[in-house]
Amino acid sequence: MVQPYKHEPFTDFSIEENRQAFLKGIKTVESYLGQDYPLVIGGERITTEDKIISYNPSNKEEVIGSVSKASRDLAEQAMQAAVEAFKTWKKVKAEVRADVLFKAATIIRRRKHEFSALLTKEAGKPWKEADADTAEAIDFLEYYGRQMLALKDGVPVNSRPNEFNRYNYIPLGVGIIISPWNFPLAIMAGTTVAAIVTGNTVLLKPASTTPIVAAKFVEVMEEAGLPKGVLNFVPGSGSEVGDYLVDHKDTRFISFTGSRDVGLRIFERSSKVNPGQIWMKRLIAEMGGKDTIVVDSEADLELAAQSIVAGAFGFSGQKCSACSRAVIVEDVYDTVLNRVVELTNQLTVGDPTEQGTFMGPVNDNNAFKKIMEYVEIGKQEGKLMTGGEGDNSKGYFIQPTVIADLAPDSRIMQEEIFGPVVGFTKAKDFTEAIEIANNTEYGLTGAVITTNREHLEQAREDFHVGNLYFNRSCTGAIVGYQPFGGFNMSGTDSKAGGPDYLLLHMQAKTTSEMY
Ligand SMILES: NC(=O)c1ccc[n+]([C@@H]2O[C@H](COP(=O)([O-])OP(=O)(O)OC[C@H]3O[C@@H](n4cnc5c(N)ncnc54)[C@H](O)[C@@H]3O)[C@@H](O)[C@H]2O)c1
Ligand SMILES: N[C@@H](CCC=O)C(=O)O
Repeated sequence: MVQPYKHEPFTDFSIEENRQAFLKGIKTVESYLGQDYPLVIGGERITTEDKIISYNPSNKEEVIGSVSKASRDLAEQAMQAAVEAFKTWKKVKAEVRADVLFKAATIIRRRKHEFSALLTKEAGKPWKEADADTAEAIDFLEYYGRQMLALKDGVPVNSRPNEFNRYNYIPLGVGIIISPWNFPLAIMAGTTVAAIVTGNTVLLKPASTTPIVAAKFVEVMEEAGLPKGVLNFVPGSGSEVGDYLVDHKDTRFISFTGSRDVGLRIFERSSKVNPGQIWMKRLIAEMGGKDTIVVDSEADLELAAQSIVAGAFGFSGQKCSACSRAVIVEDVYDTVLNRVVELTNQLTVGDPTEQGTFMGPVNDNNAFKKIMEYVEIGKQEGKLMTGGEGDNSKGYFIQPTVIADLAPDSRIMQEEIFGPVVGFTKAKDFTEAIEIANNTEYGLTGAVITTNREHLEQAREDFHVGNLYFNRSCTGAIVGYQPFGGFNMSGTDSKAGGPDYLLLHMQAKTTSEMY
């Protein structure tokens, strides 16, 4: 009997034993830095000359490891392995598939601090953020395993005399999993196992800056007993391997998490029916955000400032859910802004392997350059209150940056920056604040800080985001508690970690028998 789902608790690092366990995790990771990882196709390990090298974003001299890089020929080989494995995996009982996930959760839990330490090294995540990423990966495994058990017999439908009707869910086929670097364990693992537990086989193409944690995850799934060919590991270039697999006639569905632009490209390409293709591809696309915290005049202003700082600068603002806009009712604008600046000035920026570091580096030099360009735009469009400096001499560090007095339609208030930059805009009242919050093309997360019940109810109806939070920050959804996904250009609102998510990976079949 499987116990009810509960989310994996976060680690309390003020406890010495936990602190030592994390330090041991760092030592374990350091013992295997620089190793080379193969592609995995039909269970076979394939090493190529062409490599993707993964560097530590805090110290660009440090190589985390390298992975072999799939060419189109190897991607084709992986596709055929997945097509073949689907013939048997789709018939494996749901209980057995779920057990693989439960076992993988146990293995990752056992090696929790090693995985978190790897995220610290490869993705630049501070301890707390890395711990949350690993916990979320465990949650996805535990939650989707249980969801599959709940769905395995379908849903009851009515029958008439002499008739027996059944309504069941069956898998789709081969899925392409394309994951981002910012939750390189949780989102990569969650999207992969949701597809697998529902009876599909997959090709996993991880983000190119964080392939090592994905390679380690593939090893875990093998150790947990996943048969050959169900999960094929094909790191490669988005434009080469990504396009090839998205276009492929045998691709049945694509589960993409990443930027708006790449998501739209996949949306367009996947809608084209290619020669030999006998279905319309299904697309799950979770894309970017431009997320707002609204602060009302009747509000706990300390809570407001703390929520803005946590949402804007946690993991250097590199979350699709990050608070990149603060819209404040004018009576309290100066108070909230000044307190946010004070709190921001207390944050520590540096090497995330140090326990006390609040903010580590940004992802790579491209991210560094893009964010610094936005800082310059911000200086033109508004008033730089604090931060604005970057240093990419050793790693890619940017100071947490607050830009005030922005027009609601300024670029800083409209475009996803994906870095530690938050823009402030003033609203004349709460209704105008919600209008401003809604005036982007995205609709992912948002938060409202108010003590006014009517305003909360107004926001519940009018604030058009997939994940809306009251009197807290707008990041940190928990699997099974706050299903996650957004509206408009934030994607297909798939609600990862929610009760409907697995259904996106299946198709319903009705059978009606007369007797
Ligand atoms: N909504 C969500 O749940 C969610 C979660 C995390 C990140 N994000 C978004 O992801 C973005 C950051 O991640 P990123 O920089 O890795 O995004 P990205 O779009 O640059 O890359 C995402 C993935 O797509 C691949 N890719 C690139 N070109 C491709 C192509 N032509 N065909 C197929 N695959 C291709 C990349 O290699 C990577 O694996 C942000 O916009 C963020 O908001 C959204
Ligand atoms: N699910 C995460 C965000 C994922 C995107 O980057 C959160 O809720 O903060």
